[in-house]
Amino acid sequence: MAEFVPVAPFDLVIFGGTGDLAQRKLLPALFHRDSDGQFSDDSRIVAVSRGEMEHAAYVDWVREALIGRIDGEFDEKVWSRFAQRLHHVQLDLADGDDWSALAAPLDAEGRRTRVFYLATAPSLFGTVAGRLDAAGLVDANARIVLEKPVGHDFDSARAINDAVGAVFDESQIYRIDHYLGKETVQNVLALRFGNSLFEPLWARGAVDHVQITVAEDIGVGQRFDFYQRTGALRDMVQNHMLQLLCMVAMEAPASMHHDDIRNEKIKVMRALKPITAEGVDRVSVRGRYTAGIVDREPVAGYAEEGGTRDAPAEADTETFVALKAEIDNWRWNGTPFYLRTGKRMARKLSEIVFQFKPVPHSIFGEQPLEPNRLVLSLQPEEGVQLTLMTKEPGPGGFRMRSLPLNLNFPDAFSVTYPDAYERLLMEVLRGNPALFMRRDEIEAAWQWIDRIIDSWASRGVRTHEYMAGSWGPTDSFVLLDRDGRRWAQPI
Ligand SMILES: NC(=O)C1=CN([C@@H]2O[C@H](COP(=O)(O)OP(=O)(O)OC[C@H]3O[C@@H](n4cnc5c(N)ncnc54)[C@H](OP(=O)(O)O)[C@@H]3O)[C@@H](O)[C@H]2O)C=CC1
Ligand SMILES: O=C1O[C@H](COP(=O)(O)O)[C@@H](O)[C@H](O)[C@H]1O
Repeated sequence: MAEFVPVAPFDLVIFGGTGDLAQRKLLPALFHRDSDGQFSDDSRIVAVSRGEMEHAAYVDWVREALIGRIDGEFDEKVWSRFAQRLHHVQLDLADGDDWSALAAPLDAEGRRTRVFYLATAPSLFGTVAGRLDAAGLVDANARIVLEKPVGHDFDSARAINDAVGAVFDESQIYRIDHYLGKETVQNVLALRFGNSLFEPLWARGAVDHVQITVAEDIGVGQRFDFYQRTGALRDMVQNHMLQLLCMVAMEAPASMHHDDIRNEKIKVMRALKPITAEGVDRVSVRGRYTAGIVDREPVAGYAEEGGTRDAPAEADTETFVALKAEIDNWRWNGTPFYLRTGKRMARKLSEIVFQFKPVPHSIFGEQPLEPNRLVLSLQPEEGVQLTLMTKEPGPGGFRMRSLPLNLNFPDAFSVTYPDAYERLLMEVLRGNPALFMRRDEIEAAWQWIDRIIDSWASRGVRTHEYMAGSWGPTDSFVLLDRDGRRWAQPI
């Protein structure tokens, strides 16, 4: 039975508290934690946005946002407690507005933990930190949460980190990557370092290669303008996929202390072989979806989704990317990590596949033997699967079959899994930054990504079309085929 430990009283200020993220993720996450009794009566949630909103109108808006988004029945008793916490403050963060209205709902005596959650455009991060400081709202116990993306490239990320770092100590800064809040990602630590079985095999000697796939069935939809400026490499690889790669490739941290884990992750990031213009064609593939069928429904292509909106000049934005990443260190030298992510793919699927090497010699004659495979499934199902060669039961010959050993988390544990945002918000309120990215991680990731973007530009690497509902462009299969390998998921 899960135990829900309450957090200390807090004031949580959400800049962008009327936005899509607040509506779909943050407010439902907070409501769930409140319903499990983790918040004190005097804890508050303060939303900031430019729109004029009476208190009652904001409360109604939140209620609408929650109904239908929270798990189970809408509990009116929890709602009346939650509604008491809500405040709305009208401020234009980009303007020189008077910030005194923001101080009003906050505890002036320092009894409550103060958290500033920046669910706004990253271009506002530095300004907001500076204004908070000028308004005297930052003390040693305050924390600031930065939503992704932190910047658009290395230079902008560094400028944001400098501006926020001028006001907040690094220990007070929580840079979110919601993948680090996912149950299976946490379980990578448990699997690797809570069992003696895997660690000796977790290296180039036994592992042929690793595949990390984050496939989505949704398109860019309403976020076309954002995507047009961003693309899949910046949106998904710079953060989520590199974090997954670090979690599975890092050395054993000395403890679960946040800096022990982050110190190991940054070593992986720094050991990533740069993808240069010279080899970019052979180790990367960009794709863009065209119209197709997803989940038996016809869907539009990326270009049609943009409609008549003004598109920036660099219109060849990728909605899919596949990469061959190499880690130049003792453990992984010669063992490639193939990364692939895309929108409008055949189905939603995130998994990490460890493909082990074949046996050195078969005693079973002509019978094909499939090398072992360890699959860490992130979504939609969460679990771990290990395929083993076994003998088919029965008389009359010795027939070999590959069978999976399955650990399916929902079957094994009878608890509801909190959404990643629930876990991450609670970690911020508890003051544990282990599941958040440190400044050096973000900057090292951008350096590696910028190099790829520069290489694409200098070699004029264009996107390849793939049909919505497929597993990506043909070239992404060629990427592995060239190395005599194939993706774990079918074409
Ligand atoms: N939506 C998502 O699923 C995810 C979003 N993110 C990131 O989170 C951030 C917010 O995203 P999202 O919620 O989708 O964006 P939205 O455009 O839906 O919401 C933006 C919010 O910020 C407020 N806002 C914008 N400009 C100002 C300003 N100058 N002063 C005060 N408030 C302002 C808006 O209110 P108003 O217009 O009334 O001022 C609104 O509340 C983005 O950086 C995005 O990349 C990250 C991961 C996932
Ligand atoms: O950060 C982002 O993540 C989502 C995918 O998150 P998931 O938890 O549903 O896997 C992605 O759709 C979005 O483009 C990106 O900004």
